Amino acid sequence: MTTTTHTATGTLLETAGITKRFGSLTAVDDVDLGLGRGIVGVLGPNGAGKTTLLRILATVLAPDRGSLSLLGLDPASPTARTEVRRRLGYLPQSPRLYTGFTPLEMVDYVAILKEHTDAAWRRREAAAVLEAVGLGDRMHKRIRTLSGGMQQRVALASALVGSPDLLVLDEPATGLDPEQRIALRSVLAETAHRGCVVLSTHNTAEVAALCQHVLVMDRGRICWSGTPAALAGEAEGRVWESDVEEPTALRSWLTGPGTRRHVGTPPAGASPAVPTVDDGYLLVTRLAR
Ligand SMILES: Nc1ncnc2c1ncn2[C@@H]1O[C@H](COP(=O)(O)OP(=O)(O)OP(=O)(O)O)[C@@H](O)[C@H]1O
Repeated sequence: MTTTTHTATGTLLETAGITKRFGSLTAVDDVDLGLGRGIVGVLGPNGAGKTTLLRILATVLAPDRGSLSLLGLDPASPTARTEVRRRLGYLPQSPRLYTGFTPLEMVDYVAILKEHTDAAWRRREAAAVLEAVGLGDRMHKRIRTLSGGMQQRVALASALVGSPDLLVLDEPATGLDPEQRIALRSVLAETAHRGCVVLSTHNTAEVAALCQHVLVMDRGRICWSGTPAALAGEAEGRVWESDVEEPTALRSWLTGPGTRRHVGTPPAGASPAVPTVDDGYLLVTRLAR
């Protein structure tokens, strides 16, 4: 399946047939993407290949096969890779922070790695991204004294430094409280005005709130691609609730005391429920198997 989200504004990220194996396991299998400005969410079950795909897009891991173009450059070439990394922000799944540093020192250090040589600019930029993630009043504390959610925001600020044109975020909302999750939406929307944001998440509500486009991965492949509304629409007429188990359901789950929700082929007389992104996701991942 080829996934294209770009409009006249052009493609910022393109992959053709990228594949990554670990021994006999194919973690990413023949993925074709063409992404432009906006926020793309990657959903998929545990082990689907989301992190591996994002690591490839962040130039941390090279694919075994296929080609990759990031911001019009080929990261297989060392010179182009350096240029891409300057313009790319990456939040790994388990960020490693120097906990003896302050947030300001940490973000400044990431800016140095991106070869920003103007120290005064770096300091202003680090302070600005820390303000943007709500850590303006903590930027001089040692990271080890901050809560888990705050440390996650330091990592997020490190990804945002230098106004990247390509932002790759592995489960960015992990550990954030509801207020910070909402604040994250504004920060990402700002990047998405000028560039491409690719994020992985297990939270379908987040996808509906944040993303213009969704990719569903399963066993290394993109098994579905479209808007959040279209993903919910997949379950139109195929989701219903009852008090009993339903043999025609592909998936059923308890939603409250004695109430079950089902996706699949409703039995005669069942009244369809309003579908959600969750329903569509459960249906397409089930159908992909
Ligand atoms: N470095 C590695 N060495 C060997 N196998 C790996 C490695 N990294 C990932 N895998 C395997 O590749 C597959 C895809 O893993 P990946 O972490 O990309 O999935 P994921 O969709 O991000 O999962 P999760 O939702 O649990 O984070 C899994 O079977 C995993 O065990």
